[in-house]
Amino acid sequence: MSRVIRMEPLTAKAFAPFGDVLEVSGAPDKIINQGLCGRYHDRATLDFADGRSGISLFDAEPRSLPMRLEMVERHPEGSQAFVPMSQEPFLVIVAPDEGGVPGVPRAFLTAQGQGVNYHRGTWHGVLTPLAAPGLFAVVDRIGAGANLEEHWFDAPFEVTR
Ligand SMILES: NC(=O)N[C@@H](O)C(=O)O
Ligand code: NI
Repeated sequence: MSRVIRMEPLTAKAFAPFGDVLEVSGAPDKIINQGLCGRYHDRATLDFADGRSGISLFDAEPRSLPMRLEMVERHPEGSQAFVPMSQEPFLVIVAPDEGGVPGVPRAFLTAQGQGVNYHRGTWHGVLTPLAAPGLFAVVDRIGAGANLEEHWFDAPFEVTR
């Protein structure tokens, strides 16, 4: 099996098994604020067990390509959304669950302004900006107990354009 993962453009359709894509696409669901704002309403499903939702800010170091992928993680107790606070594209890595362990990962490159919301329990790579500033608002579960499961691959993958 090839250990090379080529990036794909992020689309809502391709990402649907893993989560929601946050983007201003098509006509807004509502026009608000005296006609001066389009509201793209309720575009991601938040899902938290035994806790509450919170908003945190992440300031992450940019990575360079090709990138060595050694690990993915998942949050069994909650979804996790990453909303970029810059217009820089970032790398989104996900993997299907195959009996409790991740299958072959997929790598998506966001377009400017796209964010993602990982569904609860989705295997994903950690936040991976590709250019500074790596500033993101993160909506995820705030609560007690472990909400992080890591899987370290037997051999690394190489993520490339
Ligand atoms: N650990 C943490 O807060 N961040 C990760 O979950 C991540 O997906 O980056
Ligand atoms: Ni995470």
